[in-house]
Amino acid sequence: MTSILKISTLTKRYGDVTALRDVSLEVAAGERVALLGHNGAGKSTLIKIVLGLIDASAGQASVLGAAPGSAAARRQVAYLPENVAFHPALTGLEQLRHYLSLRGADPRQAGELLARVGLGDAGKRRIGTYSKGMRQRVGLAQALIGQPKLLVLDEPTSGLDPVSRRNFYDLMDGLAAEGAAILLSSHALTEVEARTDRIAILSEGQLMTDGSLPQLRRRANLPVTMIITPHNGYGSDIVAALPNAIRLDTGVKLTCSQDEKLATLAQIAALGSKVAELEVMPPSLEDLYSHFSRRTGE
Ligand SMILES: Nc1ncnc2c1ncn2[C@@H]1O[C@H](COP(=O)(O)OP(=O)(O)OP(=O)(O)O)[C@@H](O)[C@H]1O
Repeated sequence: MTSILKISTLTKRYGDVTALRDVSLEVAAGERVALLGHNGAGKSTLIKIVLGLIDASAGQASVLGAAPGSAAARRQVAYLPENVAFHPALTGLEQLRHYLSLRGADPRQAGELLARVGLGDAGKRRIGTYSKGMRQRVGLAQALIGQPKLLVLDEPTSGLDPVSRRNFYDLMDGLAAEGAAILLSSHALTEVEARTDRIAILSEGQLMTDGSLPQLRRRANLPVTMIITPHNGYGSDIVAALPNAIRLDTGVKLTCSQDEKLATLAQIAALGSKVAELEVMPPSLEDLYSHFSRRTGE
Protein backbone atom coordinates (compact mmCIF):
# COMPACT_ATOMS: atom_id res chain seq x y z
CA MET A 1 0.00 0.00 0.00
CA THR A 2 1.22 3.53 -0.78
CA SER A 3 1.85 5.56 2.34
CA ILE A 4 0.49 9.05 1.83
CA LEU A 5 1.49 10.35 5.27
CA LYS A 6 4.72 9.23 6.89
CA ILE A 7 5.70 10.36 10.35
CA SER A 8 8.87 9.01 11.84
CA THR A 9 10.34 9.49 15.31
CA LEU A 10 8.69 12.88 15.65
CA THR A 11 9.42 14.88 18.78
CA LYS A 12 8.06 18.32 19.62
CA ARG A 13 9.09 20.37 22.61
CA TYR A 14 7.53 23.62 23.75
CA GLY A 15 10.12 24.87 26.23
CA ASP A 16 10.06 22.36 29.06
CA VAL A 17 6.94 20.58 27.77
CA THR A 18 7.47 17.59 25.47
CA ALA A 19 4.21 17.50 23.52
CA LEU A 20 5.30 14.60 21.23
CA ARG A 21 7.97 12.04 21.94
CA ASP A 22 9.37 9.79 19.20
CA VAL A 23 6.05 9.30 17.40
CA SER A 24 6.00 7.20 14.20
CA LEU A 25 2.81 6.71 12.20
CA GLU A 26 1.86 6.08 8.58
CA VAL A 27 -1.45 6.50 6.78
CA ALA A 28 -1.87 4.72 3.45
CA ALA A 29 -4.09 5.61 0.51
CA GLY A 30 -7.68 4.59 1.25
CA GLU A 31 -7.06 4.20 4.96
CA ARG A 32 -9.13 5.88 7.69
CA VAL A 33 -7.02 6.30 10.81
CA ALA A 34 -8.34 7.67 14.10
CA LEU A 35 -6.03 9.60 16.36
CA LEU A 36 -7.21 9.30 19.94
CA GLY A 37 -5.89 10.81 23.12
CA HIS A 38 -6.98 12.69 26.20
CA ASN A 39 -6.82 16.50 26.39
CA GLY A 40 -3.21 17.55 26.07
CA ALA A 41 -2.05 14.18 24.66
CA GLY A 42 -0.49 15.86 21.63
CA LYS A 43 -3.10 15.39 18.86
CA SER A 44 -3.26 19.05 17.81
CA THR A 45 0.51 19.32 17.91
CA LEU A 46 0.82 16.33 15.58
CA ILE A 47 -1.84 17.77 13.24
CA LYS A 48 -0.12 21.18 13.19
CA ILE A 49 3.17 19.54 12.20
CA VAL A 50 1.46 17.54 9.44
CA LEU A 51 -0.10 20.75 8.12
CA GLY A 52 3.25 22.54 8.27
CA LEU A 53 1.99 25.14 10.76
CA ILE A 54 4.76 24.38 13.25
CA ASP A 55 8.11 22.62 12.98
CA ALA A 56 9.08 19.44 14.78
CA SER A 57 11.98 19.55 17.25
CA ALA A 58 13.26 16.23 15.89
CA GLY A 59 12.15 13.50 13.47
CA GLN A 60 10.36 13.85 10.14
CA ALA A 61 6.92 14.07 8.61
CA SER A 62 6.16 13.92 4.90
CA VAL A 63 3.11 13.97 2.66
CA LEU A 64 3.70 11.98 -0.52
CA GLY A 65 7.40 12.59 0.02
CA ALA A 66 7.03 16.38 0.38
CA ALA A 67 7.83 18.38 3.52
CA PRO A 68 4.72 19.59 5.42
CA GLY A 69 3.89 23.17 4.52
CA SER A 70 5.74 23.04 1.18
CA ALA A 71 3.71 23.97 -1.90
CA ALA A 72 3.78 20.31 -3.04
CA ALA A 73 2.43 19.07 0.31
CA ARG A 74 -0.19 21.82 0.58
CA ARG A 75 -1.63 20.82 -2.79
CA GLN A 76 -2.22 17.29 -1.47
CA VAL A 77 -3.56 18.07 2.01
CA ALA A 78 -6.97 19.29 3.11
CA TYR A 79 -7.83 20.24 6.66
CA LEU A 80 -11.17 20.49 8.40
CA PRO A 81 -10.94 22.20 11.80
CA GLU A 82 -13.28 21.31 14.63
CA ASN A 83 -15.25 24.54 14.60
CA VAL A 84 -15.26 25.67 11.06
CA ALA A 85 -16.26 29.33 10.67
CA PHE A 86 -17.59 31.06 7.57
CA HIS A 87 -18.93 34.51 6.81
CA PRO A 88 -22.61 34.33 7.79
CA ALA A 89 -23.70 36.81 5.13
CA LEU A 90 -22.31 34.74 2.25
CA THR A 91 -24.29 31.94 0.65
CA GLY A 92 -22.78 28.45 0.51
CA LEU A 93 -22.14 28.93 -3.20
CA GLU A 94 -20.46 32.31 -2.73
CA GLN A 95 -18.23 30.97 0.04
CA LEU A 96 -17.11 27.99 -2.01
CA ARG A 97 -16.55 30.06 -5.14
CA HIS A 98 -14.29 32.26 -3.04
CA TYR A 99 -12.27 29.28 -1.78
CA LEU A 100 -12.05 27.82 -5.29
CA SER A 101 -10.65 31.12 -6.61
CA LEU A 102 -8.13 31.25 -3.76
CA ARG A 103 -6.97 27.75 -4.67
CA GLY A 104 -6.69 28.70 -8.36
CA ALA A 105 -9.55 26.32 -9.28
CA ASP A 106 -12.62 27.00 -11.42
CA PRO A 107 -15.31 28.72 -9.26
CA ARG A 108 -17.98 27.00 -11.36
CA GLN A 109 -17.21 23.78 -9.47
CA ALA A 110 -18.93 25.23 -6.36
CA GLY A 111 -22.37 23.79 -7.15
CA GLU A 112 -20.99 20.32 -7.83
CA LEU A 113 -18.98 20.33 -4.58
CA LEU A 114 -22.00 21.41 -2.54
CA ALA A 115 -24.12 18.71 -4.16
CA ARG A 116 -21.45 16.17 -3.23
CA VAL A 117 -21.84 16.96 0.46
CA GLY A 118 -25.64 16.99 0.25
CA LEU A 119 -26.08 20.77 0.15
CA GLY A 120 -27.18 21.06 -3.46
CA ASP A 121 -30.47 22.69 -2.48
CA ALA A 122 -29.06 25.05 0.15
CA GLY A 123 -26.34 26.69 -1.95
CA LYS A 124 -28.23 29.95 -2.44
CA ARG A 125 -29.05 30.39 1.27
CA ARG A 126 -26.86 32.48 3.55
CA ILE A 127 -24.53 30.42 5.72
CA GLY A 128 -25.86 32.34 8.73
CA THR A 129 -29.08 30.33 8.33
CA TYR A 130 -27.29 26.93 8.18
CA SER A 131 -27.33 24.41 11.02
CA LYS A 132 -24.03 23.27 12.56
CA GLY A 133 -24.18 20.06 10.47
CA MET A 134 -24.67 22.08 7.29
CA ARG A 135 -21.72 24.36 8.14
CA GLN A 136 -19.60 21.29 8.78
CA ARG A 137 -20.54 20.05 5.32
CA VAL A 138 -19.49 23.35 3.77
CA GLY A 139 -16.19 22.77 5.56
CA LEU A 140 -15.92 19.34 4.04
CA ALA A 141 -16.82 20.66 0.57
CA GLN A 142 -14.05 23.24 1.00
CA ALA A 143 -11.67 20.45 2.03
CA LEU A 144 -12.49 18.52 -1.14
CA ILE A 145 -11.24 21.26 -3.49
CA GLY A 146 -8.48 19.93 -5.71
CA GLN A 147 -9.08 16.27 -4.76
CA PRO A 148 -6.61 16.13 -1.86
CA LYS A 149 -4.76 12.88 -1.20
CA LEU A 150 -4.70 13.44 2.57
CA LEU A 151 -7.61 14.69 4.64
CA VAL A 152 -6.89 15.82 8.18
CA LEU A 153 -10.10 16.12 10.17
CA ASP A 154 -10.08 17.54 13.69
CA GLU A 155 -13.06 16.31 15.75
CA PRO A 156 -15.16 16.39 12.57
CA THR A 157 -18.42 15.20 14.13
CA SER A 158 -18.38 17.09 17.43
CA GLY A 159 -21.72 18.79 17.94
CA LEU A 160 -23.43 16.92 15.09
CA ASP A 161 -26.64 14.94 15.61
CA PRO A 162 -26.62 11.16 14.99
CA VAL A 163 -27.99 11.37 11.44
CA SER A 164 -25.53 14.12 10.44
CA ARG A 165 -22.73 12.03 11.94
CA ARG A 166 -23.72 9.02 9.91
CA ASN A 167 -23.93 11.11 6.74
CA PHE A 168 -20.54 12.56 7.51
CA TYR A 169 -18.95 9.12 7.87
CA ASP A 170 -20.67 7.91 4.68
CA LEU A 171 -19.03 10.81 2.84
CA MET A 172 -15.70 10.02 4.45
CA ASP A 173 -15.99 6.36 3.43
CA GLY A 174 -16.63 7.43 -0.16
CA LEU A 175 -13.49 9.58 -0.16
CA ALA A 176 -11.41 6.74 1.30
CA ALA A 177 -12.82 4.36 -1.31
CA GLU A 178 -11.58 6.80 -3.97
CA GLY A 179 -8.09 6.53 -2.46
CA ALA A 180 -7.83 9.44 -0.02
CA ALA A 181 -5.88 8.85 3.18
CA ILE A 182 -7.80 10.11 6.20
CA LEU A 183 -6.45 11.08 9.61
CA LEU A 184 -9.10 12.16 12.07
CA SER A 185 -8.78 13.13 15.70
CA SER A 186 -11.75 12.28 17.86
CA HIS A 187 -13.07 11.71 21.36
CA ALA A 188 -16.13 9.86 20.04
CA LEU A 189 -14.97 6.31 20.65
CA THR A 190 -18.10 4.43 19.63
CA GLU A 191 -18.28 5.95 16.17
CA VAL A 192 -14.54 5.67 15.63
CA GLU A 193 -14.77 1.99 16.57
CA ALA A 194 -17.26 1.40 13.79
CA ARG A 195 -16.02 3.73 11.09
CA THR A 196 -12.22 3.65 10.92
CA ASP A 197 -9.66 1.06 9.82
CA ARG A 198 -6.95 1.77 12.34
CA ILE A 199 -6.66 3.44 15.70
CA ALA A 200 -3.63 5.31 17.03
CA ILE A 201 -3.66 6.21 20.73
CA LEU A 202 -1.51 9.04 22.04
CA SER A 203 -0.89 9.53 25.72
CA GLU A 204 1.29 12.28 27.10
CA GLY A 205 2.94 12.71 23.72
CA GLN A 206 3.74 9.05 23.19
CA LEU A 207 2.12 6.70 20.72
CA MET A 208 0.87 3.93 22.99
CA THR A 209 -0.46 1.69 20.22
CA ASP A 210 -1.49 1.74 16.57
CA GLY A 211 -3.49 -0.97 14.85
CA SER A 212 -6.87 -2.32 13.82
CA LEU A 213 -9.42 -3.06 16.54
CA PRO A 214 -8.72 -6.83 16.47
CA GLN A 215 -4.97 -6.10 16.72
CA LEU A 216 -5.53 -3.78 19.68
CA ARG A 217 -7.69 -6.45 21.34
CA ARG A 218 -4.96 -9.06 20.94
CA ARG A 219 -2.30 -6.68 22.26
CA ALA A 220 -4.34 -5.56 25.28
CA ASN A 221 -5.38 -9.12 26.12
CA LEU A 222 -8.28 -7.83 28.21
CA PRO A 223 -10.85 -10.30 29.53
CA VAL A 224 -13.91 -11.30 27.50
CA THR A 225 -17.32 -11.06 29.17
CA MET A 226 -20.07 -13.62 28.53
CA ILE A 227 -23.69 -13.29 29.58
CA ILE A 228 -25.72 -16.49 29.65
CA THR A 229 -29.50 -16.50 29.84
CA PRO A 230 -30.51 -19.84 31.44
CA HIS A 231 -33.63 -21.74 30.55
CA ASN A 232 -36.12 -21.57 33.42
CA GLY A 233 -34.79 -23.08 36.63
CA TYR A 234 -31.28 -23.89 35.36
CA GLY A 235 -29.49 -20.76 36.64
CA SER A 236 -27.95 -22.51 39.67
CA ASP A 237 -26.80 -25.51 37.57
CA ILE A 238 -25.01 -23.13 35.19
CA VAL A 239 -23.31 -21.17 37.99
CA ALA A 240 -22.18 -24.45 39.58
CA ALA A 241 -20.77 -25.76 36.29
CA LEU A 242 -18.72 -22.70 35.34
CA PRO A 243 -15.87 -21.41 37.48
CA ASN A 244 -15.99 -17.60 38.03
CA ALA A 245 -19.66 -17.42 37.00
CA ILE A 246 -21.85 -15.08 39.01
CA ARG A 247 -25.61 -14.81 39.14
CA LEU A 248 -27.22 -11.56 37.94
CA ASP A 249 -30.91 -10.62 37.91
CA THR A 250 -30.94 -11.09 34.18
CA GLY A 251 -28.79 -14.22 33.88
CA VAL A 252 -25.29 -15.49 34.55
CA LYS A 253 -22.13 -13.49 33.89
CA LEU A 254 -18.58 -14.69 33.58
CA THR A 255 -15.30 -13.27 32.42
CA CYS A 256 -12.33 -15.16 31.06
CA SER A 257 -9.03 -14.35 29.43
CA GLN A 258 -8.70 -14.34 25.62
CA ASP A 259 -6.75 -17.61 25.87
CA GLU A 260 -9.54 -19.30 27.80
CA LYS A 261 -12.30 -18.10 25.47
CA LEU A 262 -12.67 -21.21 23.31
CA ALA A 263 -12.44 -23.63 26.24
CA THR A 264 -15.08 -21.60 28.11
CA LEU A 265 -17.38 -21.63 25.08
CA ALA A 266 -16.98 -25.42 24.88
CA GLN A 267 -17.97 -25.70 28.56
CA ILE A 268 -21.06 -23.57 27.90
CA ALA A 269 -21.96 -25.62 24.82
CA ALA A 270 -21.74 -28.79 26.96
CA LEU A 271 -24.57 -27.41 29.12
CA GLY A 272 -26.83 -28.00 26.13
CA SER A 273 -30.49 -27.03 26.52
CA LYS A 274 -29.94 -25.50 29.98
CA VAL A 275 -28.67 -22.44 28.09
CA ALA A 276 -31.33 -20.31 26.38
CA GLU A 277 -29.07 -17.52 25.10
CA LEU A 278 -25.39 -16.56 25.07
CA GLU A 279 -23.88 -13.14 24.47
CA VAL A 280 -20.11 -12.78 24.05
CA MET A 281 -18.82 -9.24 24.57
CA PRO A 282 -15.25 -8.51 23.48
CA PRO A 283 -13.57 -5.46 25.08
CA SER A 284 -14.95 -2.25 23.57
CA LEU A 285 -12.75 0.52 22.23
CA GLU A 286 -13.54 2.38 25.44
CA ASP A 287 -11.98 -0.49 27.45
CA LEU A 288 -8.98 -0.58 25.11
CA TYR A 289 -8.62 3.18 25.23
CA SER A 290 -8.45 3.28 29.01
CA HIS A 291 -6.04 0.35 28.95
CA PHE A 292 -3.64 2.05 26.53
CA SER A 293 -3.99 5.66 27.60
CA ARG A 294 -3.39 5.41 31.31
CA ARG A 295 -2.21 8.75 32.57
CA THR A 296 0.57 9.06 35.08
CA GLY A 297 -0.76 8.37 38.52
CA GLU A 298 -3.92 6.58 37.27
N1 LIG B 1 2.14 26.75 22.02
C1 LIG B 1 2.35 25.97 23.10
N2 LIG B 1 3.20 26.34 24.05
C2 LIG B 1 3.43 25.56 25.14
N3 LIG B 1 2.86 24.37 25.35
C3 LIG B 1 1.98 23.93 24.43
C4 LIG B 1 1.68 24.72 23.25
N4 LIG B 1 0.77 24.03 22.51
C5 LIG B 1 0.52 22.88 23.18
N5 LIG B 1 1.23 22.82 24.33
C6 LIG B 1 1.26 21.71 25.30
O1 LIG B 1 1.58 20.52 24.58
C7 LIG B 1 0.82 19.42 25.07
C8 LIG B 1 0.00 18.81 23.93
O2 LIG B 1 -1.00 19.73 23.53
P1 LIG B 1 -1.99 19.48 22.29
O3 LIG B 1 -2.76 20.75 22.09
O4 LIG B 1 -1.20 18.97 21.14
O5 LIG B 1 -2.94 18.32 22.87
P2 LIG B 1 -4.31 17.72 22.28
O6 LIG B 1 -4.17 16.24 22.34
O7 LIG B 1 -4.63 18.32 20.96
O8 LIG B 1 -5.38 18.18 23.37
P3 LIG B 1 -6.97 18.55 23.17
O9 LIG B 1 -7.71 17.26 23.03
O10 LIG B 1 -7.27 19.23 24.48
O11 LIG B 1 -7.09 19.45 21.99
C9 LIG B 1 -0.02 19.97 26.22
O12 LIG B 1 0.68 19.74 27.41
C10 LIG B 1 -0.09 21.46 25.92
O13 LIG B 1 -0.25 22.21 27.12
